[in-house]
Amino acid sequence: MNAMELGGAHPLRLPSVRWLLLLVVLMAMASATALWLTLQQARELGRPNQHADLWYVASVNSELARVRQVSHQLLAGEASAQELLLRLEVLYSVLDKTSALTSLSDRLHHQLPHTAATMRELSHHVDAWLHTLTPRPSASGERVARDVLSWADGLQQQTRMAVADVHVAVTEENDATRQSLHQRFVLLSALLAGLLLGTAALIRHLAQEARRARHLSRTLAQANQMLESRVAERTRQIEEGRQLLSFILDASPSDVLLIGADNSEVIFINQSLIRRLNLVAPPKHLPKSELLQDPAQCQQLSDELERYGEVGGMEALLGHNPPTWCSVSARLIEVDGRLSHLIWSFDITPHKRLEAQLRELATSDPLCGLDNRRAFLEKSTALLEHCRRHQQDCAVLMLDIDRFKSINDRYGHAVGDQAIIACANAMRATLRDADVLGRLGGEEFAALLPLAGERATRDTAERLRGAVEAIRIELENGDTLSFTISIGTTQLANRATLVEDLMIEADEALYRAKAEGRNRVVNLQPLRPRQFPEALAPPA
Ligand SMILES: Nc1nc2c(ncn2[C@@H]2O[C@H](COP(=O)(O)OP(=O)(O)OP(=O)(O)O)[C@@H](O)[C@H]2O)c(=O)[nH]1
Repeated sequence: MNAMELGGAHPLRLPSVRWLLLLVVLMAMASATALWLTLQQARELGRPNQHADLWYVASVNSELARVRQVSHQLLAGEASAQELLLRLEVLYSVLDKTSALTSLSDRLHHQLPHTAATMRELSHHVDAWLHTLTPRPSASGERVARDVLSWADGLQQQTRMAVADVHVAVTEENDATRQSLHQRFVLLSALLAGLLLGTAALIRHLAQEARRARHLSRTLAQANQMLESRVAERTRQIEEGRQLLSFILDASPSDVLLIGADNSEVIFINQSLIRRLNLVAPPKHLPKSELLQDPAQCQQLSDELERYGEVGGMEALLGHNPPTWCSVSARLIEVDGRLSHLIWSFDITPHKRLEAQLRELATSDPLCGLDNRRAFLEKSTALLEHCRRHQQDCAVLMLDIDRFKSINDRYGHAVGDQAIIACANAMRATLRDADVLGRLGGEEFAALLPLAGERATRDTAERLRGAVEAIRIELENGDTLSFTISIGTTQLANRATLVEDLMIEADEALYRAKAEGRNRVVNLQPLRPRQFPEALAPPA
C-alpha cells in the first residue's frame, strides 16, 4: 500500500470526473436544443391549413370547371343565370381565400410567380363577370356565359398547371422538411447516443471510484486497526516497562531523583529518597538545596552538571533531618524534550564510619588514644610551617617515663599500660587544644607547643612533669603506683628546621635530663641567635 493510495484523493480522478461531467452536460444541452428545434418544426408541420393552398388551388381549378359546365348548360338552356352567378360567387370566394392565405400568397409570389399571376388573372375575370352578371343576371347571363367559355379553356389550362406547380412545390417543401427532420433526427440520435455513452462512462467511472474508495477505505481501516493494535501493544509494553522500572527503582536501596533542570520540578522520585528525606508524599518541586545540606556541595553539583553534564561519586550529606552521608552521582539528560537532572545516591554512612575508624586507627595510638608517630609528625610539620611563616616561636618536647622497665618488671605489662594511659591523659589535660601531643612508641611521647617561647616552654614542661608526678594508680595488690617523666625541650627560634631535627634536639635534651637524674626538664639552647618580632620575642 503506497502513500498515494492511503493519502487523500487520487490526483487524476477529479479532473477526469469534471471532464466527463462537462461532456455529459454539453451533450444534454445539445440534445435539448436539437429536441426543441425538432419539436418546433413538428409544431410547424402540425399547424392547421399547412397544405390548404394545394387544396384551394385545386378547388379553384374544379370550381372553374363547374363555372364552365354551368356556362355550357346556360347556353344550352339547361341552367339559369342565377346558377351561373352562384358558381361564379363560389369561385370568387375560393379565389378570395387563396389570396387571404399568407403561406399560399407568399409561395405564389416568391416561389410560383406564374401561379400567382394565373390566380390574379382569374380573379380579374371573375370579378368582371360578377360585376356584369350581378345587377341583371337574366339579361347578361348568356353574354357572361359566352365570355366565360371563351376564356375558360386557357384559364382552365393555367389553373391545372397551377395545381401541378403547387403540388410540386408542396411536395418539394415536404421533402425538404422530411430531409431536415431526418437530419435533425440523426443529429439528435447521435447526441443522445453520445449523452448515453458519456453518462455510461460517468456512471462506470463513478462506480470504479466508489469501488476504489471502498477498497481504500477497507485497506485504511485495516491499516488503522493494525496500527492501533501495534500502538496499544507498544503502549502496554512501555507501561509494563515503566511499572517494572518504577518497581525496581522503588525497591532499590539507592535514592533516585529526576527533576527538571530549569525549575526542579519532580519528574520521578523513588520511595528510598522519600523515606530518607522524611517526606510523606512525593513533592512537586525539590531543589538541590533541599537535597544537599552543604550549600557549597549543592553549588558544586550544579556547576559540574552544567559544565560536564555529569557528576560521579560525590560524597555529600543528603537531607537535613538528620543528614546522611551519601555518594551522589548525577547526569544531565533529556526527558520528553526538556533538560533534566537525574540524581542518584546511596548511603555511605557505614563506609564513612569505617573510614573514620580506619583513620583513627591509622593516626591514633590504640593504647592511649593520642596521635601516633605518623599523625604527630603530620600535624606538627603543618603547625611548624605555620609558625615559621608567621615568624612565631614554638617548642618541641620529648617526654619519657622514668624507669618504666622496672614498672613492667615489677607489676607486669598491664600495669605498665595503665601507667602509659594515665600519663597520656594527664599530659593531654595539661596542654592546650592547639598543642600537638603524640605517643611515639613505648613510654616515649612528643609534643609541639605553638606560640611558646622559652619561658612558656619551661613552664609548660614543668606543669607536665608535675601532672605526671601527681598521678597515683591504685593497684590490685594494694600498692599505689606513682612515677615520673623526664622532658627535653628545644625551640624553633626562627630557624629553617624540620620537626624531625627539632625532635632530635629535644631528644638530646631528654637524654641529658635522664643523665642528670630524671624527673626534670632540660632545655637545649639553640645554636643560632633568635630574631623574633617584638611581640613574640621570648622573655630575657
Ligand atoms: N607495658 C608496656 N611496656 C612497654 C610498652 N612499650 C615499651 N614498653 C617497655 O618500656 C620499657 C622501656 O624501658 P627502657 O627503654 O629501658 O627505659 P626505662 O626503663 O624507662 O629507663 P629510662 O628511660 O632510662 O628511665 C621496656 O621494658 C619496654 O618493654 C608498652 O606499650 N606497654
